[in-house]
Amino acid sequence: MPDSATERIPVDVAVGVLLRRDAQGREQSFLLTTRPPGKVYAGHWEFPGGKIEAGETLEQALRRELQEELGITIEQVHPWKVDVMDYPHARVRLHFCKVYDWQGDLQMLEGQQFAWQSLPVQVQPVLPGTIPVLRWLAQEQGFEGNTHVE
Ligand SMILES: Nc1nc2c([nH]c(=O)n2[C@H]2C[C@H](O)[C@@H](COP(=O)(O)OP(=O)(O)OP(=O)(O)O)O2)c(=O)[nH]1
Repeated sequence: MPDSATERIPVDVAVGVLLRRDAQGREQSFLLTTRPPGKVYAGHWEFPGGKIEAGETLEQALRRELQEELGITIEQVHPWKVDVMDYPHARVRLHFCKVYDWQGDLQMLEGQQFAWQSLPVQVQPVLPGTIPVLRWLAQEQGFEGNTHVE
């Protein structure tokens, strides 16, 4: 029998790590949103984004998703980390991009909740695919201890 966890073709997903910086340019907080009702892991906290559609670049997909979900027009996209996650529902390849600048006010166009967070993250539950991102941010910031409340 094939090992479905390793042989499933991953779905590519564009994910935005929207960051607010302080006056010295240090990353201060990042945006988490909940997965909307009706989707797998509804109510879990994640970084906004979604699947890359056929013919789209990573950057185009991220621009479209953040426009659709948050009503903002993002400026520069900084590809940052790539991670593969195996869920029962799908195998996903997550392309995490940092975004520092955008135009427009945040609107939760899919009925999500949102929270600007810093480490340790206080909202819960976080999506499993979010946890490695919190670890990378912790490494960059020299943050030690639990990255989120469980
Ligand atoms: N947006 C997002 N998705 C994540 C993160 N971490 C993680 O494992 N995922 C997974 C959950 C989903 O299986 C997949 C994203 O797919 P999705 O269903 O949210 O994408 P979509 O908006 O294009 O959905 P749809 O139109 O097909 O309903 O990636 C994350 O931080 N953000």
